[in-house]
Amino acid sequence: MPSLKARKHSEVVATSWKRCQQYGLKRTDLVDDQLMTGRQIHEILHQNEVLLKHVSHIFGKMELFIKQAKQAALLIDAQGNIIYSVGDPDFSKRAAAVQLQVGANWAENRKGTNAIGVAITERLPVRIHADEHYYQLNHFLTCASSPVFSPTGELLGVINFSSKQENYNAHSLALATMAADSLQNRLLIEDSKKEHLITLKELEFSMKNNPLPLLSLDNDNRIIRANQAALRIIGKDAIGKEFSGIEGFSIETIHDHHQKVWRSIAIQKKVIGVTRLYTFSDIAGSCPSIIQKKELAYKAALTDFPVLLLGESGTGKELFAQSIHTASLRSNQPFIAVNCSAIPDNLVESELFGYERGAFTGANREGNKGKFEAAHKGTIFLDEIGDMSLRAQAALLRVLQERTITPVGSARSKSIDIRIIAATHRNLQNEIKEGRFRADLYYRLKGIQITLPSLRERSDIVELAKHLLQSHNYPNAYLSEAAENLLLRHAWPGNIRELNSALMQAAFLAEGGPILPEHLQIADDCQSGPEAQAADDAVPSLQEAEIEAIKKALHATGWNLSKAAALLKIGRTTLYRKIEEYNITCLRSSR
Ligand SMILES: Nc1ncnc2c1ncn2[C@@H]1O[C@H](COP(=O)(O)OP(=O)(O)OP(=O)(O)O)[C@@H](O)[C@H]1O
Repeated sequence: MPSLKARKHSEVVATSWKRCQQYGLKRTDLVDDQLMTGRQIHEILHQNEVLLKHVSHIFGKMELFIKQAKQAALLIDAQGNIIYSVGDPDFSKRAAAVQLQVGANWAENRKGTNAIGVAITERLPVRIHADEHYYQLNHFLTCASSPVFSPTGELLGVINFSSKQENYNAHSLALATMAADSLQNRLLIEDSKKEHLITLKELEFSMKNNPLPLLSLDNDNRIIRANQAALRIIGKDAIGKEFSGIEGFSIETIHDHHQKVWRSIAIQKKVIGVTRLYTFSDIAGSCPSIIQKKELAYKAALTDFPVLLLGESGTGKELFAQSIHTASLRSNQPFIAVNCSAIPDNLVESELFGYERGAFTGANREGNKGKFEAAHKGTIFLDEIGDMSLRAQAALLRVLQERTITPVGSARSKSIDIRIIAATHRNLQNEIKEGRFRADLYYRLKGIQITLPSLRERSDIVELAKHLLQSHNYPNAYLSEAAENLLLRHAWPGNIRELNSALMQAAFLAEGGPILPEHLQIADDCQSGPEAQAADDAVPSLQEAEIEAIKKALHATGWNLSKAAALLKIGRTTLYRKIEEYNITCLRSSR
C-alpha cells in the first residue's frame, strides 16, 4: 500500500475501526441512505461557494485523467458532506448505490472507516483500500483523500479520488494531495487579494485624516489618490500624473502572492533622530554681500579664532555658527549652543561651568556638567551674548582668559579646549558706551567679526523664498508674480525667520496652487515716505552720479529694490542689472 508508511497506515485504519465499534456501527449493516434535501444542498453549496469555484477549475484540468482512470473526484465539506463530483459515469453509477454522491455524508461515524471520514478525523491524507473499509458493502472501493486547510489552518474540507478496487491507481493519493495543495494556494491568493483591498480601503480612510502626506500609485506609477497634506506639496492637479519621486517620500509597494504589483503607497516619513547641523551649503543666497560673508566665515572656520556674528534677529547667525563648526577641524566634536539671555543670573555659573555633587539645594545629586565642559574639544555658541548680565560677563571673561573652568562647589579647576562663536543682535559698541557690556570681553570675543545683512538689504529675496519653499518640502508651491512683488516691497522686520513663516503659511493656504499675495499675510510697505522722497532730491546725471544715486536710493529704502527702483524711476530689473554692472554691494553707502 503506497503513501502512509505501512505501520502508521495500519495503525490509522485499526484506530478508525475501533472508533466505529465505539459508535456502535456493525460491519454488515446496510449503508445509511440519508441524503440532504434540495434546500440543504443549496445552502451548503452557497456556504462553500469559494471552494467550489476553485475546485471546479482544478478538477476541470484533471477531468480527462480522472475519466481514463475510471475514477470519480469529489469535494467534501468539513462535516463530511459531498458537495461536488466529476468522473467516470459508470463508476459514479456504481458509487451512487452506496451513496458516494453529492448530498451524502461520509463522516466516519456515518459510513464507518472510509478515506473521507478518516482524513477529516485524522487531518491527514489517507487511502482506504477494499476491505480496509469498515462496511462490507464498501469493500469494492479504493479511495484516496487529502484534507484542505484554510490559510489560517482551519479544516475546510477534503479532496477525494475513488474508483473500484480493481482500478486501483498508485498515483491517486499523490493526486489528491496535489489538488488539495493547489486549492489551498488559490485560497491563499484569494485571501491576500481581499487583504490588499482591505488595506487599501483602510488607507483610503486614514488618508483623509492622516496629517502625514500620503499617496497611492498605480502600476504605472501614476498618482491615483492623495490626501490633503500631500496635495499641498505636489499640487492640486497631481491626480493622474506620474509620480517622479519627491525627497522625503518613501515608497512601499503592496503586492500579491506572486509578487505582482498591486499598489504602491508613498508616505512622507518624519525624520526621527538626531537633527543634523547646518553646513555652508544650507546657506542660500546669491546677493553679493551674503556670498562675501559666507566666504569670510568659511575662512574663519579653518582657524581657531573666536568669531563674533552680528546681525538683526533672524538673519542666520546660528546657521552661520553651525556651518563654521561643521566646516572646522572640530566638526566631529560637540557643538553646544547656549542662549545667554535665557539663563537666570543666579544660575549662570552652574549652567556654564557645572556643579559638583551636592553643591546646592535643588541641584542634581550627582552633580552636573556645565556647557563649557560639554563643549570640550568642540565649539560653544554663545547666542544673545549682548544680553548677558555684567556678573556673567565677568565669569565668562575669566574662562576666556584662563581657559579653565571651576565647577560650582569644587576646589579643582579643569582645563578646557573650545572654539568660541558668539552672536548678538545688539550694537555692542553702543552697549559698551552705555556701560552694559565689558569692552575687554568684546575684544576677546571679536576675533573675526561678521555682520550679516538684513533681508531688506538683500537683492535675492525671491530666490531665497524659492529655496525655503523647496527645503520645507513644498517643491511644487510657486509664487505668483504679484506675490514676488509683495515679497520685494515688504520691510521684513523679522528677516528670514519671518519670511520663512510667511511662506510656510502661504504654501499651506495655497493648497498646492500658486501662492498669491493674500496667502502671504504680510503688509504692503510700498508707499514711498518722506525719507525716501528726500533721498530722491539730488540725483546728479553722470555715470558716477548714477552710481551715487543708486546707492542713495538703496540706502534710503533699506535695499528694497522695488522702492529704490520707484525712487529712481527705472524698472526693478534695470536697477538689478545696474547693481550687478556697477558691483554695488549691500554695504551702506555714505551719504
Ligand atoms: N541664508 C539662509 N539660507 C537659508 N536659510 C536661512 C538663511 N539665513 C537664515 N535662514 C533660516 O532662517 C531662520 C533663522 O536663522 P537663525 O536662527 O540662524 O537666525 P539668528 O540670526 O540666529 O536669529 P536670532 O538672532 O533671532 O537667534 C532659520 O530657520 C535659518 O535656517
